[in-house]
Amino acid sequence: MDQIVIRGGQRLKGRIPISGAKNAALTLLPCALLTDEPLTLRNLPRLADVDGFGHLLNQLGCSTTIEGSRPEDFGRVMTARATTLTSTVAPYDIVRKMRASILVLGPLLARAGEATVSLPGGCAIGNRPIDLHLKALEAFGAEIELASGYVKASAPGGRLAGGKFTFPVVSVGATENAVMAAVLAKGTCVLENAAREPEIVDLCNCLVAMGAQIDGIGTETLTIEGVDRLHGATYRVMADRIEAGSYACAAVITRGDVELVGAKASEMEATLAALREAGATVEEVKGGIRVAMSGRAGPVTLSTAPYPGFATDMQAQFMAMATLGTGASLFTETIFENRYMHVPELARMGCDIQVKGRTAIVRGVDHLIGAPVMATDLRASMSLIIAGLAAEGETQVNRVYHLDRGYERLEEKLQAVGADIERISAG
Ligand SMILES: CC(=O)N[C@H]1[C@@H](OP(=O)(O)OP(=O)(O)OC[C@H]2O[C@@H](n3ccc(=O)[nH]c3=O)[C@H](O)[C@@H]2O)O[C@H](CO)[C@@H](O)[C@@H]1O
Ligand SMILES: C=C(OP(=O)(O)O)C(=O)O
Repeated sequence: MDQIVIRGGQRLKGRIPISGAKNAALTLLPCALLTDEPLTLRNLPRLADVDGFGHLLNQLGCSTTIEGSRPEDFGRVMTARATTLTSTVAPYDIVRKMRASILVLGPLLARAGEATVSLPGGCAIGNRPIDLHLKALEAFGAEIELASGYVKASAPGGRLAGGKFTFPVVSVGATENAVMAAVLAKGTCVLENAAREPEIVDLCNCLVAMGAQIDGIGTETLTIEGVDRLHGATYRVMADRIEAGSYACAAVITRGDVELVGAKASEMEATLAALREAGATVEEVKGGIRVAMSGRAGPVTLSTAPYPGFATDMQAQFMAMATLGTGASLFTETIFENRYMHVPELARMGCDIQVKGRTAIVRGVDHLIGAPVMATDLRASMSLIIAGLAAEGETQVNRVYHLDRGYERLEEKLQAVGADIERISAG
């Protein structure tokens, strides 16, 4: 299995191109199921999860073609076309590898009036139930059965009637599924306490470009007036605010100076505020964001929350950054019950972190020492890369497939700004 090897201590300096957002791509791809016309997505990141989603679409009868992509380019253009659906079943083998596969449930139900999707199960960061996805669809008129590990959903008469659902807790995925189901409903669908993440705004904007009628985009109340059909569209995937934030943490821990090319400050205010709290210089520049740091990071107090709060997907990276900071930083993880899996691995590099339930106290140390490490999820893996970039000696990060789910050509991007990092292929 591939390994990433880092010899720490290089200051990052230069421009880092930010790719299309994984979490936007994974909700824009299933939109192709909603129409018999082609949906072309530009700036689609080259990631294992995006490839996996392409395979799932193919399984359902939706063709996918990549156009005009050169190996040296970041991002791709993909056209997905579901002229006729050949299946409405998302099997266990695919869903278990990629939780976001659950996002075909809403579109299949809307287009075909039925869908059978394997339950995704839990993962390293928590239980991650899908009860809210199902309750929202039921509120819109779906009939749902659970059997043999599968969700079987149908719309009486072939089309959802419409209705209203108030989320008891904010869920990104459930909001996405519900919106995609609602756009072809017979009546009006209202979602209250909906997630407001920029990726949901991206989803809604793409659906509107396809002919959907959605009011309240970017707010916690979404009103969707169902239409009879959607048409094709060409849509550019937004920049990855989590990737950008991750490289910002890498710049701070190495006392570097980087420009995150393509990142949008308005979509990552909480991350930028946290960087400033740590003492970084953060400024919007033409076409991106500059992040620079001259000394050790100061302590931060961060609590994860739904957007516009501080993203849970940034928690591990800030924690890595704080390990070499001054003073004590306090983290509270409120979204996922098991998202401190990076702590024991960071401890192997010499960090001082104490976890108590949902909180973690990080006491900054003077230096970290490279070590062989591995993580069980994507952002935890990135936190080890960040720590490795500043550690003395060599860090070998194993289980690289987690990083390949969410960071497009990570080692190339970091090499280009001065990091001593390489991928050792298992062959
Ligand atoms: C592909 C994608 O976009 N993934 C993101 C998405 O995951 P995902 O959509 O799975 O996360 P949710 O926003 O749904 O989860 C938020 C919380 O709600 C709970 N919950 C969720 C659904 C449900 O039916 N019942 C329920 O109880 C979850 O267990 C969790 O505690 O948002 C998360 C929170 O910002 C991010 O960490 C993930 O990177
Ligand atoms: C948790 C994440 O992704 P997923 O929901 O795809 O597991 C993430 O992007 O950090």
